[in-house]
Amino acid sequence: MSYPFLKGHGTENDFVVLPDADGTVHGDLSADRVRALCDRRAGIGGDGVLRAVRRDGDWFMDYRNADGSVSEMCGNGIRVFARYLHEREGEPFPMKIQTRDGIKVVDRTGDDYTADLGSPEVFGETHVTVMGTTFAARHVSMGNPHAVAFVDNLAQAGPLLEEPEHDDAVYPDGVNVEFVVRRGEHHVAMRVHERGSGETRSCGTGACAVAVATSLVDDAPRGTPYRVDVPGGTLTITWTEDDRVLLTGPAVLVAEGLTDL
Ligand SMILES: N[C@H](CCC[C@H](N)C(=O)O)C(=O)O
Repeated sequence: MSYPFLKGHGTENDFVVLPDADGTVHGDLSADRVRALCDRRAGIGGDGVLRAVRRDGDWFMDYRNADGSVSEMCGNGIRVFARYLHEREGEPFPMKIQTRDGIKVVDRTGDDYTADLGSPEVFGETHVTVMGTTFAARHVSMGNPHAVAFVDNLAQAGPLLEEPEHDDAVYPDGVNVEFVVRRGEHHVAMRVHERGSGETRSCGTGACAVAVATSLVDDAPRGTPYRVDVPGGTLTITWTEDDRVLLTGPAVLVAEGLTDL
């Protein structure tokens, strides 16, 4: 049986979108099916899957990582998901979207989509190890866990970012790890190893965690926009005075079709 799908990305963090309004087309959306959909050779290819499920008159974003694992939140994904809902399901902006980390609001200005990801949780210091080198890192949650390590050179994370070792006591369910360098005033650049997807070209919640950690280091006034360069483009993050993190960036729908996966 063939099912409709779309392909989209936000700063080249790419996703398979599954219209599944009554949640029955893909049943429980098994981890095996997610892995098959995300396979870049035998499948459609993606860093994750965004399944649209109608719930109590709202839309629920059922996000899965490429390895089939579930995550609470996906910042690049929710922008792509919002564009899909607007253009294919007729949802107006601003729109409320249910996620595993609660209801988020997404709005659009021109070609830019802004997701209000709510308040970050800022914990203490931790550490990560990659290529035999241990780096101090800051633990920040955007609904999903992040370890933010400031480095002198992004190449220190290695040619192909292998999964960094982390403290299982701090991150029992794994962690997204961001390596950050300064590029200027309120301007940083990052690489990311995502939990469940490996090194990606971008991570929306990761960019938010990076902006929150950098803002704390800078003791920057709230409301200061941070420019975060990722390998797939640039995101703008604002941590507001009322403790909300706004993620602004593009959302592209690349293709749509049918799949038997
Ligand atoms: N891999 C992440 C979820 C996707 C986050 C990323 N794609 C984003 O745009 O926020 C996790 O397991 O928490």
